[in-house]
Amino acid sequence: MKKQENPSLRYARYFWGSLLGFTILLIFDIITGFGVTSAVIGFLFPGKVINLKEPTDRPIILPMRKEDVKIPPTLNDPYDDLRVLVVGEIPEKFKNIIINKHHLDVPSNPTMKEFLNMTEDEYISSLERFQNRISQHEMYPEDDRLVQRVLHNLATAKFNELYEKSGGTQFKMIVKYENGYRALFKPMRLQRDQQAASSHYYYNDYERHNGEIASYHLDKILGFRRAIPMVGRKINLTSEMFPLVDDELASTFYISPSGKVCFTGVCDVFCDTSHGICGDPYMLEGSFAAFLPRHKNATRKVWRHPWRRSYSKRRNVEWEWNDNFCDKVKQIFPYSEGRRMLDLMDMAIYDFLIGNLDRHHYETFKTFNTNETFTIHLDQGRSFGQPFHDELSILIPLKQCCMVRKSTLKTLLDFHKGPQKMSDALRESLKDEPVAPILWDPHFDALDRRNVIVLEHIRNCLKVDDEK
Ligand SMILES: Nc1ncnc2c1ncn2[C@@H]1O[C@H](COP(=O)(O)OP(=O)(O)OP(=O)(O)O)[C@@H](O)[C@H]1O
Ligand SMILES: [Mn+2]
Repeated sequence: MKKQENPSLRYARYFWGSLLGFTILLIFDIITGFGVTSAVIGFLFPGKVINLKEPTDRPIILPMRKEDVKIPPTLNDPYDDLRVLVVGEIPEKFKNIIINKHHLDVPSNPTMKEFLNMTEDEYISSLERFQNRISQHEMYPEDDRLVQRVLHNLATAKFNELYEKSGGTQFKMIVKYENGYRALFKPMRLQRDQQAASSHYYYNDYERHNGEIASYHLDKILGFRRAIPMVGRKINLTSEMFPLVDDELASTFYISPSGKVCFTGVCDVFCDTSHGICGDPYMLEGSFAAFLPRHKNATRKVWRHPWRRSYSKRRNVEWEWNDNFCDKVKQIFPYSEGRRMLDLMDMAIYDFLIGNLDRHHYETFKTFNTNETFTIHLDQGRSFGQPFHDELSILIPLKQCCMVRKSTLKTLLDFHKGPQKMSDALRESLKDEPVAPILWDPHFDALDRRNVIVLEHIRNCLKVDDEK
């Protein structure tokens, strides 16, 4: 007689069988990139930002056609045709291209403290003071002493607790200090003169702590003041880090064959011994970012960048084939009004100068109850990787929209004219960095060269308009 199977056993078999089948399908979907998984998640959670990065070797279709590549004729061109526009009145026909609106040309620019009617205890740390003083239109004011104090503390104060920050593709750590400070730490992975391999996709590349530092300084020099203050520091893995991390992170520490103290971290993608993070032999350099405020009124909104890259060889994004893409974007709120579009143009110029292709999302503060607030320049880890290559596709937003703040254009022209070139200004700003030198020399030449390329793009916009 056939043995009767216990029904609960049968159900268990069905259950595990289906689970296994579903898992195999899921893995298949993710590997092949059909995108069913992300579509389902997107359908179920429409408001949620889904950041499905695919750290696999997938080609990106770059949108550059031959005729787009107009490399500037010469570094010696004074660009007088553009200069007259920033010193004088902008002719009517160019008023849609050169926009006479500085980011502080606003009726009011409250700080978080003012906007939220916060009372400030006189004993709070400089970091909290800095956080309370972030305003609707910039991260910190011009010629600011407080930021200097914050950076000094980040670079010297004693640590209290260190833990790995989950999420993202690469190891990063939240650092708590004895003085109540907090920072976001990204470790050094590459030497200053190690270039991003041109045959790698940029998102497979390590982030650069020195890129973060240099980018903060450049943002300040360009007068944007939208980046998070950032400083370099060396940390002793044996005496400063190991005793302060939790058991899980501590268990990933090891001594490398060459006698260096290393750890892998416990993140998803790059956290194994072939990607170990090592000291020299036990001192590890990193970037320390001032922590953004954490109170419930300082939350941030995450936006998909309209010109984000597709991260997939099967999916093509519209800006890659539609040169009129900007007209569409301009009709959509919040790009249809206020400062946002101009901020994106500044961001494209900034990213082009630092060589950052990784601007998939950007964030703004919700605090001020309006989208009329600055875009935070956050996550410049994939910058300053290729000093000999100028990635023109980063400038596509500028090329397709043909608009730029007059103040930004003036800054670029002033640096181009000299006597202080953009490279000189950055060199000057970086010279007292605790882990200086921050950049490999060729990056400075790249900056001045790229500045001309931006100017040439703007000149092209004016020409096209003239021909109409
Ligand atoms: N200084 C900071 N203070 C508070 N939160 C921060 C700070 N810097 C970054 N974050 C938060 O941590 C997240 C990850 O930061 P970041 O993008 O720099 O790391 P990442 O490793 O490059 O991540 P990803 O791989 O997603 O690009 C950000 O989205 C941001 O919300
Ligand atoms: Mn990143």
